[in-house]
Amino acid sequence: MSAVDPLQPQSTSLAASQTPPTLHLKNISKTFNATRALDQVSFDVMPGEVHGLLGTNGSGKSTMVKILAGFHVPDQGGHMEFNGAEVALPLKPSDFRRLGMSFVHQNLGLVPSLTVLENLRLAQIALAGGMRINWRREKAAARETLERYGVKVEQWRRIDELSVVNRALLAIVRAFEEIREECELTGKPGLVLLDEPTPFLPREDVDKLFDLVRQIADHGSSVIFISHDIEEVMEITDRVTVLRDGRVSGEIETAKASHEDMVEMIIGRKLSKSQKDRSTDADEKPVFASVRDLEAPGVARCDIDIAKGEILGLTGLIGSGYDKIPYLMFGANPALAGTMTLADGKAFDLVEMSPRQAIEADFALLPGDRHEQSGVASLSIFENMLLPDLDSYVRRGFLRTGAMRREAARLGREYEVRPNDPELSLAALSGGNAQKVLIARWMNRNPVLLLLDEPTQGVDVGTRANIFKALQKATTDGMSIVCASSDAEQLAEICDRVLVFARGQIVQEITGNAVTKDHIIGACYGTSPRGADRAPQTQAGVQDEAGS
Ligand SMILES: Nc1ncnc2c1ncn2[C@@H]1O[C@H](COP(=O)(O)OP(=O)(O)OP(=O)(O)O)[C@@H](O)[C@H]1O
Repeated sequence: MSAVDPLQPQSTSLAASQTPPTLHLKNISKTFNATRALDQVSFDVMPGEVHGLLGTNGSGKSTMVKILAGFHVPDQGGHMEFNGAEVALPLKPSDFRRLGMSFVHQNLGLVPSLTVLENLRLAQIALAGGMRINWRREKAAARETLERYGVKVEQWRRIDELSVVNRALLAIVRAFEEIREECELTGKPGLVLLDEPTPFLPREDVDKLFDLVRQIADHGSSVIFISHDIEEVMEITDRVTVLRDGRVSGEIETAKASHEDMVEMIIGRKLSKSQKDRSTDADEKPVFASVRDLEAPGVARCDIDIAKGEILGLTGLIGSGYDKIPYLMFGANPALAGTMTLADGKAFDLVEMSPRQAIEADFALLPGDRHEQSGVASLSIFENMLLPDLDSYVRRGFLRTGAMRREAARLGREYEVRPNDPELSLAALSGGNAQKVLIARWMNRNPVLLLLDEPTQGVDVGTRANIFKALQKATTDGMSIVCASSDAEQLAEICDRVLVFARGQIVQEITGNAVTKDHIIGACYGTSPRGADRAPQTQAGVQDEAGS
């Protein structure tokens, strides 16, 4: 395929009178060894369109992103046009700027040790080459950019000092800014690709992001939006393309589809929603663990009881402290004060507690940051799944790897890991499939207390439902589960009880029929109808923020 100057369109895919698509992809395929990750994928993204790219875990979305980002070389035979001009594949790093394409990857692509200013102006600073950098000018440009998008961060802060929310917003602003400059120069629409940009963002920040997305689309540029959150997809996209097993399985205008239609297009079947049985009041279940006077950075003194066989949800806005609790209860982060006492009398000082003690007591923790804290990317799936159980696979000094592989394959089937090949390294799996491996690892140990931080982040709707069923079943067998999550829908679906945090304190306890998505969101923003809830578990003298 011969390259032409993308800024000088020479052929159009549509009739001359029609506006060509911003992006036209035809027959894009990608094979990794035995895996056909993409198989003859074709779709168009029109100017000013927000286009959803959806699909189950492992359906090929990230592979497509990586081809568009020039990271993967596609198989022979694919064809790409940008604003009507043919573009040679694989794309070269210099193509993106010239075309007006920019990306926000799942890891955001910021350099943690550099400042906000340096990250924002990285390209311009790099282009300065050996010349002296005019910091005054760069600073003014960065200030103008941040003001344009209403993002309030200090320019001299290092990225690793920023909150997750501000990192995400900064990455998105940088991507938008890259194409804004380019589009002003060329007078042609650009394309921003957002690969699951919202999993860490609370609703108010998602709103901010969506405002930015609309701003970009209103100016004629296009956005590809990848997400497993169907509601967000319904809200922000104009049209979606759905991938299944590497092929396009459908395309639909968002306005013509219902939530259920979208789910069915993605997983290929209707999803029957399991109705959580809340007929047994949480108070009727015996207490399994009592946390008392827990205090830690970002967490004010609080008391939490967890019943046997209960799923207890913890939530709140970002920074409210709820997400710190699972780590404190596992001894992964030390508390400033607090104890945890189990029904059998065993007591833990949460200031001194270590993860080793937690594991000995049959607790398990699934951290939210699965890339850094959960799995070992270079180890195989079977090693990752059975790592905590190695002892039970040693016989006469030998590791029974055959038995480990068989057990890993069984778990892989149960948790729908794709491809279900225990030999593959964790790194070869898609993000959602890697998460399934780690959930299977801990569920398989049958802990007495399972501590979860955002357990289904990046997991597709079908598998989510299966994981919820597995959690539900585990509680009927007596497991107690604490689930910290910002996903109100998930909490409403699985939890018996939800504690809502604000400024490090528990401000509401929601139980029984009040455990609904709207109610949980309302409580997070302090607008929940109070009558439906129990008395809040606030300490004496603490302001009830939810009510004020
Ligand atoms: N570097 C690689 N080596 C081998 N196989 C790979 C590699 N990258 C992806 N795959 C395989 O290609 C398929 C598509 O993966 P991809 O990451 O594109 O899925 P995805 O739709 O982005 O999934 P998720 O929603 O979980 O992020 C999967 O079967 C995956 O295991």
